[in-house]
Amino acid sequence: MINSFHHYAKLLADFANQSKDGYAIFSADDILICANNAFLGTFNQTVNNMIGLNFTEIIRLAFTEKTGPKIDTDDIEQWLVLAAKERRSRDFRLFEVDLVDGRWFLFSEQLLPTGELLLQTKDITKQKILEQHLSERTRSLTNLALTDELTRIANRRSFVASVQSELSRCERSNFKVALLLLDIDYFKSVNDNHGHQAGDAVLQQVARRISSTLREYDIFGRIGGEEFGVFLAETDRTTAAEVAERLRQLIAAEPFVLSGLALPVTISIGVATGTCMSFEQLYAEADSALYKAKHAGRNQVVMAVPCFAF
Ligand SMILES: Nc1nc2c(ncn2[C@@H]2O[C@H](COP(=O)(O)OP(=O)(O)OP(=O)(O)O)[C@@H](O)[C@H]2O)c(=O)[nH]1
Repeated sequence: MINSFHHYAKLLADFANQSKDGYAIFSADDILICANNAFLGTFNQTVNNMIGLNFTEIIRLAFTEKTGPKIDTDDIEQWLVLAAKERRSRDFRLFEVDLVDGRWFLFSEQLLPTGELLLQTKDITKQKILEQHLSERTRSLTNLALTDELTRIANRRSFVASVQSELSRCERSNFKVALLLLDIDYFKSVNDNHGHQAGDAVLQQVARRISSTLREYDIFGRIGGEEFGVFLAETDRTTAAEVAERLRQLIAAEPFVLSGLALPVTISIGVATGTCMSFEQLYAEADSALYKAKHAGRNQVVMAVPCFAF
């Protein structure tokens, strides 16, 4: 009986020491009483350094030697107070820990009725790297789906979605809003006279010039072809007219330089303003104002007749 107990105890100890998962037991007064190699390895420490230390001493050692868990703090004492509140706060806790050396571990902490704390750690570095790759990929795909490839500004889909979300915010608070539709004049002749590449370059430079002058919270996008949209939240009619005129002048003021060629470019702008309007309403009004600007000779701003006077 005694022989078989020793036999199984040795088997268990051998198993623990060969396991890639870490195992450790802290006493009721939080002293590390036993741990396998894998657990000690997460702290880059040996048995002699760790066994007999309490949790606080282990963390201070890791913090001073910059090994083991990454502890992002300037105030280790404050960190320890917060950690002590969490530790032993529940019968079972599961949490992820990243190490100074870049590895990631899943820690499980189980509080025994007798007060000891059983710790198990599992290396999840590979899963974490995969997770990070996937989320970077998702972010870049989302970005691609929302960005106009040529000008790197919001594409139509993303522009409309952002405007719609701002409109619902404005609707709740009854803000005044403005939609500006900007269209490059005689753009076809740029393509016809200087080639499609020159046309592309003009589109890029127009987008860059306008982006550089807008406020961070204005929404700017390429609606299609040579047409751009600017949405201004919390903006009254007078301000919208001023912004539109400033944008018109910004484009007309200086010719665009393309491989040594100075190309004068102008834009026409239709502006719709109002409160509590749908995107479709705003767009239809701005579009019809833009049409008037084109027919009145181009290179000008036309304000749509407001739906609601203010
Ligand atoms: N280079 C280039 N051209 C484009 C792109 N998208 C649309 N176009 C061109 O833009 C031109 C638009 O021409 P029109 O709709 O006739 O308008 P316009 O010549 O600007 O004349 P107005 O708007 O009436 O002043 C067409 O020749 C399209 O081929 C693009 O991504 N790159």
